[in-house]
Amino acid sequence: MRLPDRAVVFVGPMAAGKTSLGKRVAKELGVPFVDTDAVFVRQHGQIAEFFTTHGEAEFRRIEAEVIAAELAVPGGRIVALGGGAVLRESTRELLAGHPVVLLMTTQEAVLRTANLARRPLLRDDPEAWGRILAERKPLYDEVADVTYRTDRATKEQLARRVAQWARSFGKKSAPQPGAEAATPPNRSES
Ligand SMILES: Nc1ncnc2c1ncn2[C@@H]1O[C@H](COP(=O)(O)OP(=O)(O)O)[C@@H](O)[C@H]1O
Ligand SMILES: O=C(O)C1=C[C@@H](OP(=O)(O)O)[C@@H](O)[C@H](O)C1
Ligand SMILES: [Mg+2]
Repeated sequence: MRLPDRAVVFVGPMAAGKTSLGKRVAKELGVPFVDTDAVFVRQHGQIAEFFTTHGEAEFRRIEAEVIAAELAVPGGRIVALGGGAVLRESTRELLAGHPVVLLMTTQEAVLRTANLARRPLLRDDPEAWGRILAERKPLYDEVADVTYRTDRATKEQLARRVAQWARSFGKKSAPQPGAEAATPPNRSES
């Protein structure tokens, strides 16, 4: 079993665990970890402030550029996206060429553990989490190769399981023009 020689990408709703689990899986596999929100923050400052000053549309435009640049880097690594990254069609198209892990959780678990202040879409209305998920769920399902629930297992257990999945993946080929991608159906793991 070997790792894919491209980024394994984590997607999913806000506070599902993309950043924290992505970091652990990268460590487990001995590959670099990149969080595209962290790249954004290094270049443009805190996301909540950016939303206030420049608006969500401008955030989405730059976010898509950051993601495209990170996904173009060759080699095995883990890339965690922000929860709304899948809204962009160009990003979804790029994800077709990568193994994609969807992390799911529940609103109850998120409201228990997450730091909401740094998430502008939840700061004033934490209950918006469920509504936003309902809107985006079809997009997550469209891009995902496998789904893990993060409210049912410890980070340690999940990191091992996802790392194992990434090692065994290794085969997904980038889509060829005019050909259908040989994508395995999205599997649901616990
Ligand atoms: N099993 C788990 N897997 C991942 N994160 C978990 C888990 N259980 C609790 N958490 C917590 O949930 C929060 C997820 O935050 P984060 O990793 O920033 O999510 P995201 O990047 O998806 O928004 C963190 O505070 C993390 O410690
Ligand atoms: O879902 C979203 O629209 C967002 C999710 C955030 O990332 P996390 O999913 O890592 O919290 C961050 O990109 C921004 O606050 C917007
Ligand atoms: Mg994150």
